Amino acid sequence: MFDRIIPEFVVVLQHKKHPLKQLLIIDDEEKHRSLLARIIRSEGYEVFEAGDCESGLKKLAQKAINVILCDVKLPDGNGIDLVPKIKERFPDVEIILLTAFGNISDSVQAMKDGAFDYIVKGNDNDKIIPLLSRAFEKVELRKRVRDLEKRVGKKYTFDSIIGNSPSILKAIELARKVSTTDATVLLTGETGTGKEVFAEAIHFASGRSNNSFVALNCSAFSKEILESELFGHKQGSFTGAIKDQKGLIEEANGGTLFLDEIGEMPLELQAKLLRLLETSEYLKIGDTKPSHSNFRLIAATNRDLKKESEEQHFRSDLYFRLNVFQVELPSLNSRVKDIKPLTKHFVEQFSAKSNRKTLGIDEGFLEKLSLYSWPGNIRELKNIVERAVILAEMNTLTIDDLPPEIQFIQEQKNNTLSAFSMASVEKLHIQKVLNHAKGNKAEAARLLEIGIATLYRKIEEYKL
Ligand SMILES: Nc1ncnc2c1ncn2[C@@H]1O[C@H](COP(=O)(O)OP(=O)(O)OP(=O)(O)O)[C@@H](O)[C@H]1O
Repeated sequence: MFDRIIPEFVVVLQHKKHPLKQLLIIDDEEKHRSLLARIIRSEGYEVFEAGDCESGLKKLAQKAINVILCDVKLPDGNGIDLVPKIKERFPDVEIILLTAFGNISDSVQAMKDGAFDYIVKGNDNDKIIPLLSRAFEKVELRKRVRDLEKRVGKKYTFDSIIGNSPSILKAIELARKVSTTDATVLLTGETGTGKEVFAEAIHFASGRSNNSFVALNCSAFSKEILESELFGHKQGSFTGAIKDQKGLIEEANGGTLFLDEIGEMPLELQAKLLRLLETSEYLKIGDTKPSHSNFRLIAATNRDLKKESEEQHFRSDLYFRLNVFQVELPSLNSRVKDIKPLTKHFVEQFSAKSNRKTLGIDEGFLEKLSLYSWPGNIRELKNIVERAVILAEMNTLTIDDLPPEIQFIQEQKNNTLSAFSMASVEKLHIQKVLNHAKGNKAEAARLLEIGIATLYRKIEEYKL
């Protein structure tokens, strides 16, 4: 059916490549399918093929497919019925139906179920590539909108940083002061203390706020990928470099580059970064001409970079360059009084997210939270509140909505007496007298000069 159109497609379109665009053709007529696949591949798309509904669904689960060209008549089902099934499991995939002339009304119905469009076999051959291009554009647009929504939703300012304890207020004050300058900032603090939140707040309070805030976690990639992500590369500079790729340094031009977990950056890249900070120039991978970028650097670490540099794990010259202005973020267990406002904030946030009226918070719930040690800091608190909001069956969060380890830790705390407390002296004394009375409680109560009921209560309380 496509014999007539092959030459034009191949000649006109073979130079326009669309890497990373993946398409699936579901069609049982093998000859037509492979012909179609060949035409579309020549456009630069990556094409997968399936001969029936079942293997089509299997391919969909295995590959990151964006668009499907699906025949209506298939050996184990019908393309029209497949549309809602696919849309339910893979809502972002666009489906174009290949329909016979007599089945147009069915295909129109399929569009109501979410199909992108249909093509009449044999008649609409010249429409296929433009239609595919529109379908991929829709996929791309949806992705961009989602990314933007994420970025807009994520925008933190100093006013949205929650906490009233002196240590966090001091950090906010310092960060505010430095935000209006172009100085490099080093944010330190344990994991989950809000270093990225602070980095965003500094960016949005700076003169660069209308330009990009570009964040990269240095611990998330191998040296090679990190280098390419950061500095960018030229086409052909390594296997897989199929086109020139902008690096994040270039993306951050005019804005802010946030390097999280900078202590994890390989030494070789540290040297390149230092050179860039000193000269504002850098070399893309495979390039011989230096590039230039004007960005403000904010770095973050949960390591002791001074110690790391003394032990030669981190370049000391880079450490001095980064440590122009350090802001230390306090751990959550050093500012217990902020747990309440933070919890309230997250309860509001997650109640709204799950379309519930804002849940109340039981005092006991907050009390338990204040006893926990919070190794994961605010991130951990946020996760625990999210879990509690999901689990809550009543309109108020109670102790039952907390994970067992928090309740357990409190029990341990209650039972562990400080060696200097009156209670620990009392416990020890009662134990001694009980031993002296060989376990006879009436005798022990007499010696202690307390009532027998009081002794029983103490035995229970101190787990003697
Ligand atoms: N003061 C705050 N108010 C509200 N939410 C906060 C605050 N600080 C942190 N968070 C939330 O806590 C989570 C952890 O924050 P963030 O990612 O900034 O921590 P981090 O110190 O950069 O962690 P890591 O060192 O693991 O990268 C985020 O989901 C963030 O939204």
